[in-house]
Amino acid sequence: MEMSLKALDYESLNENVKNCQYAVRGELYLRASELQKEGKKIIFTNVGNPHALGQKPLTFPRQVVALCQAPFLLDDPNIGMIFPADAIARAKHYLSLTSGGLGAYSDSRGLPGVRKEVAEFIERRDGYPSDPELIFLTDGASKGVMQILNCVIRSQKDGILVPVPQYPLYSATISLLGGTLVPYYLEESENWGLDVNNLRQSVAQARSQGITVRAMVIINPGNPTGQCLSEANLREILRFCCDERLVLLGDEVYQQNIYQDERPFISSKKVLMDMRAPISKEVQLISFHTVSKGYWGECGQRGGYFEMTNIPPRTVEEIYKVASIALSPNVSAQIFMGLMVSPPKPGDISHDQFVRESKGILESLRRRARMMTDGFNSCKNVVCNFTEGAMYSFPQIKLPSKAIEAAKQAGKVPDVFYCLKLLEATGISTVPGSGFGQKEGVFHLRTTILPAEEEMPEIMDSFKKFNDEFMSQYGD
Ligand SMILES: Cc1ncc(COP(=O)(O)O)c(CN[C@@H]2CONC2=O)c1O
Repeated sequence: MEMSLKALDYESLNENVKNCQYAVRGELYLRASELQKEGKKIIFTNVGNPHALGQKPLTFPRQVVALCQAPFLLDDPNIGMIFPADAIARAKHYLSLTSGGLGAYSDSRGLPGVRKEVAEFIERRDGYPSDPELIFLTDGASKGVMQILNCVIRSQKDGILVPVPQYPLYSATISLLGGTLVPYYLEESENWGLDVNNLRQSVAQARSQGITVRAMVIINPGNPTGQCLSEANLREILRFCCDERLVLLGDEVYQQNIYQDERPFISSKKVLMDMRAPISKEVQLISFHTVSKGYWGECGQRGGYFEMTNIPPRTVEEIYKVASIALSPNVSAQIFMGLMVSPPKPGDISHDQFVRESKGILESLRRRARMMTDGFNSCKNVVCNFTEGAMYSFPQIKLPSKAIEAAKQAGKVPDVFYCLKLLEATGISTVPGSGFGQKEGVFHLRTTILPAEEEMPEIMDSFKKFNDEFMSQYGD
Protein backbone atom coordinates (compact mmCIF):
# COMPACT_ATOMS: atom_id res chain seq x y z
CA MET A 1 0.00 0.00 0.00
CA GLU A 2 2.80 2.43 0.93
CA MET A 3 4.32 2.07 -2.56
CA SER A 4 1.12 3.28 -4.28
CA LEU A 5 0.96 6.53 -2.27
CA LYS A 6 2.47 9.70 -3.76
CA ALA A 7 4.33 12.20 -1.58
CA LEU A 8 1.47 14.70 -1.45
CA ASP A 9 -1.35 12.22 -1.05
CA TYR A 10 -3.13 13.11 2.17
CA GLU A 11 -2.42 9.73 3.73
CA SER A 12 1.31 10.13 3.30
CA LEU A 13 1.57 13.76 4.48
CA ASN A 14 3.83 14.74 7.37
CA GLU A 15 1.76 13.89 10.47
CA ASN A 16 2.73 17.20 12.10
CA VAL A 17 1.06 19.03 9.19
CA LYS A 18 -2.12 17.05 9.63
CA ASN A 19 -2.13 17.47 13.41
CA CYS A 20 -1.76 21.26 13.57
CA GLN A 21 -4.88 23.47 13.90
CA TYR A 22 -5.40 27.22 13.45
CA ALA A 23 -8.88 28.22 14.62
CA VAL A 24 -8.76 31.90 13.65
CA ARG A 25 -9.47 30.77 10.08
CA GLY A 26 -11.16 27.49 11.00
CA GLU A 27 -14.69 26.00 10.75
CA LEU A 28 -16.55 29.22 11.59
CA TYR A 29 -14.54 31.26 9.06
CA LEU A 30 -15.13 28.69 6.34
CA ARG A 31 -18.88 28.56 7.06
CA ALA A 32 -19.02 32.38 7.09
CA SER A 33 -17.29 32.47 3.71
CA GLU A 34 -19.85 29.99 2.32
CA LEU A 35 -22.73 32.12 3.62
CA GLN A 36 -21.13 35.23 2.13
CA LYS A 37 -20.99 33.50 -1.27
CA GLU A 38 -24.71 32.77 -0.86
CA GLY A 39 -25.29 36.49 -0.47
CA LYS A 40 -25.62 36.76 3.32
CA LYS A 41 -24.10 39.92 4.89
CA ILE A 42 -21.26 38.73 7.09
CA ILE A 43 -19.45 40.79 9.73
CA PHE A 44 -16.02 39.16 9.87
CA THR A 45 -15.00 39.85 13.47
CA ASN A 46 -12.91 36.67 13.57
CA VAL A 47 -9.58 38.22 12.49
CA GLY A 48 -7.76 41.22 13.92
CA ASN A 49 -7.65 42.75 10.44
CA PRO A 50 -8.48 46.46 10.94
CA HIS A 51 -8.41 47.63 7.31
CA ALA A 52 -10.81 44.80 6.33
CA LEU A 53 -13.28 46.31 8.81
CA GLY A 54 -12.99 49.79 7.32
CA GLN A 55 -10.06 51.36 9.24
CA LYS A 56 -8.27 53.85 6.97
CA PRO A 57 -4.48 53.48 6.60
CA LEU A 58 -2.37 56.27 8.08
CA THR A 59 -1.55 58.74 5.31
CA PHE A 60 2.14 59.45 5.87
CA PRO A 61 3.46 55.87 5.67
CA ARG A 62 1.46 55.21 2.50
CA GLN A 63 2.87 58.40 0.90
CA VAL A 64 6.44 57.36 1.70
CA VAL A 65 6.06 53.77 0.54
CA ALA A 66 4.17 54.85 -2.60
CA LEU A 67 7.14 57.02 -3.56
CA CYS A 68 9.54 54.16 -2.75
CA GLN A 69 7.51 51.79 -4.93
CA ALA A 70 7.42 54.34 -7.78
CA PRO A 71 10.68 56.33 -7.51
CA PHE A 72 10.13 57.82 -10.98
CA LEU A 73 7.50 60.02 -9.31
CA LEU A 74 10.34 61.72 -7.45
CA ASP A 75 11.60 63.04 -10.79
CA ASP A 76 8.29 64.75 -11.53
CA PRO A 77 8.74 68.54 -11.12
CA ASN A 78 5.23 68.75 -9.63
CA ILE A 79 5.80 66.06 -7.01
CA GLY A 80 5.93 68.69 -4.27
CA MET A 81 2.35 69.64 -5.18
CA ILE A 82 1.11 66.13 -4.38
CA PHE A 83 3.36 64.79 -1.57
CA PRO A 84 4.63 66.71 1.50
CA ALA A 85 8.34 67.46 1.62
CA ASP A 86 8.95 65.21 4.65
CA ALA A 87 7.40 62.23 2.86
CA ILE A 88 9.61 62.92 -0.18
CA ALA A 89 12.67 63.19 2.06
CA ARG A 90 11.88 59.95 3.92
CA ALA A 91 11.29 58.10 0.63
CA LYS A 92 14.69 59.21 -0.65
CA HIS A 93 16.24 58.17 2.65
CA TYR A 94 14.79 54.65 2.53
CA LEU A 95 15.64 54.19 -1.14
CA SER A 96 19.24 55.09 -0.29
CA LEU A 97 19.22 52.29 2.30
CA THR A 98 18.25 49.65 -0.27
CA SER A 99 20.60 47.98 -2.75
CA GLY A 100 18.54 48.96 -5.81
CA GLY A 101 15.08 49.91 -4.64
CA LEU A 102 12.18 47.81 -3.30
CA GLY A 103 12.71 45.16 -5.97
CA ALA A 104 16.09 44.11 -4.60
CA TYR A 105 16.61 41.56 -1.82
CA SER A 106 17.87 43.09 1.40
CA ASP A 107 20.18 41.46 3.93
CA SER A 108 18.41 38.41 5.39
CA ARG A 109 18.21 40.20 8.75
CA GLY A 110 16.65 43.24 7.08
CA LEU A 111 18.00 46.64 6.01
CA PRO A 112 20.69 47.76 8.51
CA GLY A 113 19.31 51.32 8.42
CA VAL A 114 15.85 50.13 9.46
CA ARG A 115 17.24 47.82 12.13
CA LYS A 116 19.04 50.89 13.49
CA GLU A 117 15.72 52.79 13.61
CA VAL A 118 14.16 49.88 15.51
CA ALA A 119 17.07 49.87 18.00
CA GLU A 120 16.68 53.62 18.54
CA PHE A 121 12.93 53.18 19.10
CA ILE A 122 13.59 50.49 21.73
CA GLU A 123 16.17 52.71 23.45
CA ARG A 124 13.72 55.64 23.58
CA ARG A 125 10.92 53.38 24.84
CA ASP A 126 12.89 51.49 27.51
CA GLY A 127 15.82 53.75 28.38
CA TYR A 128 18.36 50.98 27.79
CA PRO A 129 20.78 50.26 24.90
CA SER A 130 19.56 48.15 21.99
CA ASP A 131 21.92 46.64 19.41
CA PRO A 132 20.74 46.66 15.75
CA GLU A 133 22.81 43.49 15.25
CA LEU A 134 20.43 41.73 17.62
CA ILE A 135 17.31 42.84 15.77
CA PHE A 136 16.02 40.83 12.82
CA LEU A 137 13.23 42.13 10.57
CA THR A 138 10.67 39.47 9.60
CA ASP A 139 7.62 38.96 7.38
CA GLY A 140 5.24 39.74 10.21
CA ALA A 141 5.77 38.68 13.82
CA SER A 142 4.40 35.25 12.88
CA LYS A 143 7.51 34.36 10.89
CA GLY A 144 9.76 35.51 13.71
CA VAL A 145 7.91 33.36 16.22
CA MET A 146 8.18 30.37 13.89
CA GLN A 147 11.92 30.95 13.37
CA ILE A 148 12.64 31.05 17.10
CA LEU A 149 10.43 28.07 18.00
CA ASN A 150 12.19 26.18 15.21
CA CYS A 151 15.50 26.80 17.00
CA VAL A 152 14.15 25.78 20.42
CA ILE A 153 12.18 22.61 19.60
CA ARG A 154 14.38 19.54 19.03
CA SER A 155 11.83 16.75 19.56
CA GLN A 156 8.48 15.88 21.10
CA LYS A 157 10.29 15.80 24.43
CA ASP A 158 10.76 19.58 24.27
CA GLY A 159 7.98 21.60 25.90
CA ILE A 160 6.96 25.21 25.47
CA LEU A 161 4.93 26.92 28.22
CA VAL A 162 2.00 28.67 26.50
CA PRO A 163 -0.81 30.68 28.14
CA VAL A 164 -4.32 29.23 27.87
CA PRO A 165 -6.34 30.82 26.30
CA GLN A 166 -3.63 31.45 23.69
CA TYR A 167 -3.28 32.78 20.17
CA PRO A 168 -3.11 29.58 18.06
CA LEU A 169 0.01 30.64 16.18
CA TYR A 170 1.78 29.05 19.15
CA SER A 171 -0.14 25.77 19.41
CA ALA A 172 -0.09 25.34 15.63
CA THR A 173 3.65 26.05 15.29
CA ILE A 174 4.62 23.83 18.23
CA SER A 175 2.52 21.06 16.67
CA LEU A 176 4.03 21.66 13.22
CA LEU A 177 7.53 21.46 14.69
CA GLY A 178 6.74 18.28 16.60
CA GLY A 179 7.18 19.80 20.05
CA THR A 180 4.89 19.69 23.10
CA LEU A 181 2.68 22.53 24.27
CA VAL A 182 2.77 22.87 28.06
CA PRO A 183 -0.30 24.92 29.08
CA TYR A 184 -0.43 27.42 31.94
CA TYR A 185 -3.94 28.63 32.66
CA LEU A 186 -4.78 32.32 32.97
CA GLU A 187 -7.28 33.15 35.74
CA GLU A 188 -10.47 34.61 34.20
CA SER A 189 -11.76 35.62 37.65
CA GLU A 190 -8.52 37.59 38.14
CA ASN A 191 -9.05 39.46 34.88
CA TRP A 192 -6.97 36.80 33.10
CA GLY A 193 -4.17 37.25 35.61
CA LEU A 194 -1.11 35.03 35.52
CA ASP A 195 -0.36 33.15 38.76
CA VAL A 196 3.29 32.02 38.95
CA ASN A 197 2.20 29.05 41.08
CA ASN A 198 0.28 27.81 38.04
CA LEU A 199 3.55 28.00 36.11
CA ARG A 200 5.37 25.90 38.66
CA GLN A 201 2.62 23.28 38.65
CA SER A 202 2.62 23.12 34.83
CA VAL A 203 6.41 22.69 34.70
CA ALA A 204 6.39 20.03 37.42
CA GLN A 205 3.58 18.17 35.64
CA ALA A 206 5.43 18.28 32.31
CA ARG A 207 8.71 17.13 33.86
CA SER A 208 6.97 14.22 35.53
CA GLN A 209 6.00 13.13 32.01
CA GLY A 210 9.60 13.36 30.78
CA ILE A 211 9.17 16.71 29.03
CA THR A 212 12.06 19.18 29.04
CA VAL A 213 10.44 22.61 29.34
CA ARG A 214 12.63 24.94 27.27
CA ALA A 215 10.75 28.19 26.77
CA MET A 216 7.82 30.25 27.96
CA VAL A 217 5.51 32.42 25.87
CA ILE A 218 3.79 35.53 27.17
CA ILE A 219 1.39 37.59 25.06
CA ASN A 220 1.25 41.10 26.48
CA PRO A 221 -1.34 42.58 25.94
CA GLY A 222 -3.13 39.24 25.65
CA ASN A 223 -4.83 37.66 22.64
CA PRO A 224 -7.67 36.62 22.96
CA THR A 225 -7.94 37.73 26.60
CA GLY A 226 -6.87 41.40 26.37
CA GLN A 227 -5.15 41.62 29.76
CA CYS A 228 -2.11 43.87 30.30
CA LEU A 229 0.60 42.34 32.49
CA SER A 230 1.67 44.43 35.47
CA GLU A 231 5.33 45.27 36.09
CA ALA A 232 5.23 43.08 39.22
CA ASN A 233 3.84 40.16 37.21
CA LEU A 234 6.56 40.60 34.58
CA ARG A 235 9.22 40.59 37.31
CA GLU A 236 7.82 37.34 38.72
CA ILE A 237 7.83 35.79 35.25
CA LEU A 238 11.40 36.85 34.54
CA ARG A 239 12.53 35.54 37.94
CA PHE A 240 10.73 32.26 37.16
CA CYS A 241 12.40 31.97 33.74
CA CYS A 242 15.77 32.64 35.36
CA ASP A 243 15.23 30.00 38.06
CA GLU A 244 13.92 27.43 35.54
CA ARG A 245 16.42 28.45 32.80
CA LEU A 246 13.66 29.10 30.26
CA VAL A 247 13.88 31.33 27.18
CA LEU A 248 11.15 33.95 27.37
CA LEU A 249 9.28 34.71 24.14
CA GLY A 250 7.68 38.12 24.73
CA ASP A 251 4.93 38.64 22.14
CA GLU A 252 4.31 42.40 22.35
CA VAL A 253 2.55 43.01 19.03
CA TYR A 254 -0.30 44.91 20.79
CA GLN A 255 1.92 47.30 22.75
CA GLN A 256 0.23 50.33 21.14
CA ASN A 257 -3.28 48.93 21.84
CA ILE A 258 -3.84 50.02 25.45
CA TYR A 259 -7.38 51.06 26.57
CA GLN A 260 -6.94 51.81 30.25
CA ASP A 261 -4.52 53.90 32.35
CA GLU A 262 -3.99 51.59 35.33
CA ARG A 263 -1.66 49.20 33.50
CA PRO A 264 0.22 50.95 30.68
CA PHE A 265 2.43 48.79 28.46
CA ILE A 266 5.88 48.04 29.86
CA SER A 267 8.22 45.87 27.81
CA SER A 268 9.73 42.65 29.13
CA LYS A 269 13.12 44.06 28.04
CA LYS A 270 12.72 47.14 30.28
CA VAL A 271 11.60 45.11 33.30
CA LEU A 272 14.50 42.71 32.79
CA MET A 273 17.06 45.53 32.57
CA ASP A 274 15.49 47.26 35.60
CA MET A 275 16.13 44.06 37.61
CA ARG A 276 19.88 44.56 37.10
CA ALA A 277 22.56 41.86 37.16
CA PRO A 278 22.85 38.97 37.52
CA ILE A 279 19.28 38.30 36.24
CA SER A 280 19.44 41.03 33.57
CA LYS A 281 22.41 39.22 32.05
CA GLU A 282 21.01 35.72 32.59
CA VAL A 283 17.52 35.50 31.10
CA GLN A 284 17.38 34.82 27.37
CA LEU A 285 14.58 37.01 25.96
CA ILE A 286 13.16 37.33 22.45
CA SER A 287 10.71 40.23 21.98
CA PHE A 288 8.36 40.41 18.98
CA HIS A 289 6.61 43.35 17.32
CA THR A 290 4.66 44.03 14.11
CA VAL A 291 3.13 46.68 11.84
CA SER A 292 -0.10 44.62 11.73
CA LYS A 293 -1.53 45.94 14.97
CA GLY A 294 -1.54 49.13 17.02
CA TYR A 295 -3.18 52.02 15.22
CA TRP A 296 -1.34 51.00 12.04
CA GLY A 297 -3.22 47.79 11.26
CA GLU A 298 -1.03 47.19 8.21
CA CYS A 299 -1.58 43.41 8.40
CA GLY A 300 -1.23 42.81 4.69
CA GLN A 301 2.20 44.46 4.47
CA ARG A 302 3.78 41.61 6.49
CA GLY A 303 6.24 43.66 8.56
CA GLY A 304 7.69 42.60 11.92
CA TYR A 305 10.83 42.27 14.01
CA PHE A 306 12.28 40.38 16.93
CA GLU A 307 14.96 41.63 19.34
CA MET A 308 17.33 39.14 20.99
CA THR A 309 18.55 39.76 24.55
CA ASN A 310 21.30 37.64 26.22
CA ILE A 311 21.51 35.32 23.20
CA PRO A 312 25.03 33.91 22.58
CA PRO A 313 26.74 35.19 19.39
CA ARG A 314 27.00 31.70 17.89
CA THR A 315 23.25 31.25 18.31
CA VAL A 316 22.62 34.61 16.63
CA GLU A 317 24.78 33.36 13.73
CA GLU A 318 22.69 30.20 13.46
CA ILE A 319 19.44 32.19 13.43
CA TYR A 320 20.96 34.42 10.73
CA LYS A 321 21.99 31.36 8.72
CA VAL A 322 18.45 29.97 8.78
CA ALA A 323 16.98 33.39 7.95
CA SER A 324 19.27 33.44 4.90
CA ILE A 325 17.46 30.42 3.46
CA ALA A 326 14.47 32.67 2.84
CA LEU A 327 16.83 35.29 1.36
CA SER A 328 15.16 38.54 2.39
CA PRO A 329 12.25 39.86 4.46
CA ASN A 330 9.68 41.86 2.49
CA VAL A 331 11.48 45.15 1.73
CA SER A 332 8.44 47.46 1.53
CA ALA A 333 7.27 46.00 4.85
CA GLN A 334 10.64 46.89 6.34
CA ILE A 335 10.02 50.50 5.35
CA PHE A 336 6.63 50.39 7.07
CA MET A 337 8.45 49.11 10.15
CA GLY A 338 10.99 51.93 9.94
CA LEU A 339 8.18 54.46 9.68
CA MET A 340 6.29 52.89 12.58
CA VAL A 341 9.25 53.08 14.96
CA SER A 342 10.27 56.50 13.68
CA PRO A 343 7.07 58.44 12.89
CA PRO A 344 6.88 62.17 11.99
CA LYS A 345 8.31 64.32 14.81
CA PRO A 346 6.90 67.59 16.22
CA GLY A 347 7.67 70.31 13.70
CA ASP A 348 7.61 67.93 10.72
CA ILE A 349 5.09 68.93 8.05
CA SER A 350 3.17 65.65 8.46
CA HIS A 351 3.34 65.51 12.26
CA ASP A 352 -0.03 67.08 13.08
CA GLN A 353 -1.91 64.97 10.54
CA PHE A 354 -0.14 61.81 11.74
CA VAL A 355 -1.00 62.52 15.39
CA ARG A 356 -4.61 63.43 14.52
CA GLU A 357 -5.11 60.22 12.54
CA SER A 358 -3.40 57.86 14.99
CA LYS A 359 -4.97 59.44 18.09
CA GLY A 360 -8.38 59.25 16.43
CA ILE A 361 -8.00 55.52 15.75
CA LEU A 362 -6.74 54.71 19.25
CA GLU A 363 -9.47 56.73 21.01
CA SER A 364 -12.12 55.05 18.88
CA LEU A 365 -10.72 51.59 19.68
CA ARG A 366 -10.85 52.50 23.38
CA ARG A 367 -14.54 53.51 23.08
CA ARG A 368 -15.32 50.33 21.11
CA ALA A 369 -13.60 48.16 23.72
CA ARG A 370 -15.88 49.66 26.36
CA MET A 371 -19.03 49.42 24.18
CA MET A 372 -18.40 45.75 23.39
CA THR A 373 -17.62 44.75 26.97
CA ASP A 374 -20.73 46.53 28.29
CA GLY A 375 -22.81 45.07 25.46
CA PHE A 376 -21.78 41.51 26.31
CA ASN A 377 -22.31 42.07 30.04
CA SER A 378 -25.88 43.21 29.34
CA CYS A 379 -26.71 39.79 27.87
CA LYS A 380 -28.22 36.81 29.68
CA ASN A 381 -25.66 34.20 30.81
CA VAL A 382 -22.76 36.22 29.37
CA VAL A 383 -19.91 37.70 31.41
CA CYS A 384 -16.98 39.57 29.91
CA ASN A 385 -13.75 41.01 31.30
CA PHE A 386 -12.88 44.48 30.00
CA THR A 387 -10.49 44.58 27.05
CA GLU A 388 -7.53 46.30 28.73
CA GLY A 389 -5.47 45.98 25.54
CA ALA A 390 -5.05 44.23 22.16
CA MET A 391 -8.05 44.04 19.79
CA TYR A 392 -10.43 41.40 21.08
CA SER A 393 -13.35 40.74 23.35
CA PHE A 394 -13.53 37.25 24.88
CA PRO A 395 -16.86 36.84 26.68
CA GLN A 396 -17.70 33.72 28.67
CA ILE A 397 -20.98 32.17 27.46
CA LYS A 398 -22.67 30.18 30.26
CA LEU A 399 -24.34 27.54 28.07
CA PRO A 400 -27.38 25.76 29.58
CA SER A 401 -27.15 21.95 29.77
CA LYS A 402 -29.82 21.60 27.06
CA ALA A 403 -27.63 23.58 24.69
CA ILE A 404 -24.64 21.41 25.54
CA GLU A 405 -26.74 18.33 24.86
CA ALA A 406 -28.00 19.79 21.55
CA ALA A 407 -24.39 20.49 20.57
CA LYS A 408 -23.48 16.91 21.37
CA GLN A 409 -26.36 15.66 19.22
CA ALA A 410 -25.09 17.89 16.41
CA GLY A 411 -21.57 16.49 16.83
CA LYS A 412 -20.21 19.94 17.70
CA VAL A 413 -18.12 21.32 20.55
CA PRO A 414 -20.58 23.48 22.60
CA ASP A 415 -19.05 26.88 21.78
CA VAL A 416 -18.72 25.94 18.10
CA PHE A 417 -22.43 25.04 18.16
CA TYR A 418 -23.27 28.43 19.74
CA CYS A 419 -21.04 30.41 17.33
CA LEU A 420 -22.52 28.63 14.30
CA LYS A 421 -26.06 29.48 15.50
CA LEU A 422 -24.91 33.08 16.09
CA LEU A 423 -23.45 33.24 12.58
CA GLU A 424 -26.55 31.82 10.90
CA ALA A 425 -28.87 34.16 12.83
CA THR A 426 -26.88 37.41 12.69
CA GLY A 427 -24.00 37.10 10.19
CA ILE A 428 -21.54 37.82 13.02
CA SER A 429 -18.49 35.63 12.37
CA THR A 430 -16.56 34.88 15.58
CA VAL A 431 -14.03 32.31 16.78
CA PRO A 432 -15.16 29.77 19.40
CA GLY A 433 -13.20 29.84 22.65
CA SER A 434 -12.24 26.19 22.09
CA GLY A 435 -9.95 27.47 19.32
CA PHE A 436 -7.82 29.26 21.94
CA GLY A 437 -8.01 26.71 24.73
CA GLN A 438 -10.08 27.15 27.90
CA LYS A 439 -10.79 25.35 31.17
CA GLU A 440 -12.94 22.21 30.95
CA GLY A 441 -16.66 22.97 30.93
CA VAL A 442 -16.19 26.76 30.46
CA PHE A 443 -17.09 28.27 27.07
CA HIS A 444 -16.19 31.52 25.32
CA LEU A 445 -16.13 33.19 21.96
CA ARG A 446 -13.73 35.76 20.57
CA THR A 447 -14.71 38.77 18.55
CA THR A 448 -12.57 41.71 17.55
CA ILE A 449 -13.41 45.23 18.71
CA LEU A 450 -12.84 46.37 15.12
CA PRO A 451 -16.31 46.79 13.54
CA ALA A 452 -16.91 50.47 12.73
CA GLU A 453 -17.89 52.47 15.81
CA GLU A 454 -21.14 53.65 14.23
CA GLU A 455 -22.10 50.00 13.54
CA MET A 456 -21.21 48.76 17.03
CA PRO A 457 -24.59 49.49 18.75
CA GLU A 458 -26.49 47.61 16.02
CA ILE A 459 -24.06 44.68 16.17
CA MET A 460 -24.36 44.44 19.94
CA ASP A 461 -28.16 44.71 19.76
CA SER A 462 -28.19 41.94 17.16
CA PHE A 463 -25.98 39.79 19.37
CA LYS A 464 -28.15 40.45 22.45
CA LYS A 465 -31.33 39.56 20.59
CA PHE A 466 -29.81 36.31 19.34
CA ASN A 467 -28.25 35.38 22.69
CA ASP A 468 -31.30 36.04 24.83
CA GLU A 469 -33.49 34.04 22.41
CA PHE A 470 -30.92 31.23 22.42
CA MET A 471 -30.83 31.16 26.22
CA SER A 472 -34.65 31.05 26.35
CA GLN A 473 -34.78 28.27 23.77
CA TYR A 474 -32.26 26.11 25.62
CA GLY A 475 -32.92 27.43 29.11
CA ASP A 476 -32.77 24.95 32.03
C1 LIG B 1 -0.48 37.66 19.68
C2 LIG B 1 -0.16 37.71 18.22
N1 LIG B 1 1.12 37.51 17.81
C3 LIG B 1 1.44 37.56 16.50
C4 LIG B 1 0.47 37.80 15.54
C5 LIG B 1 0.89 37.80 14.08
O1 LIG B 1 1.07 39.06 13.61
P1 LIG B 1 1.75 39.33 12.19
O2 LIG B 1 0.66 39.86 11.32
O3 LIG B 1 2.82 40.33 12.46
O4 LIG B 1 2.31 38.04 11.68
C6 LIG B 1 -0.87 38.00 15.91
C7 LIG B 1 -1.91 38.25 14.84
N2 LIG B 1 -3.24 38.17 15.28
C8 LIG B 1 -4.16 37.34 14.53
C9 LIG B 1 -4.48 37.95 13.19
O5 LIG B 1 -5.81 38.47 13.36
N3 LIG B 1 -6.41 37.88 14.48
C10 LIG B 1 -5.48 37.25 15.22
O6 LIG B 1 -5.68 36.71 16.28
C11 LIG B 1 -1.19 37.96 17.28
O7 LIG B 1 -2.45 38.16 17.70
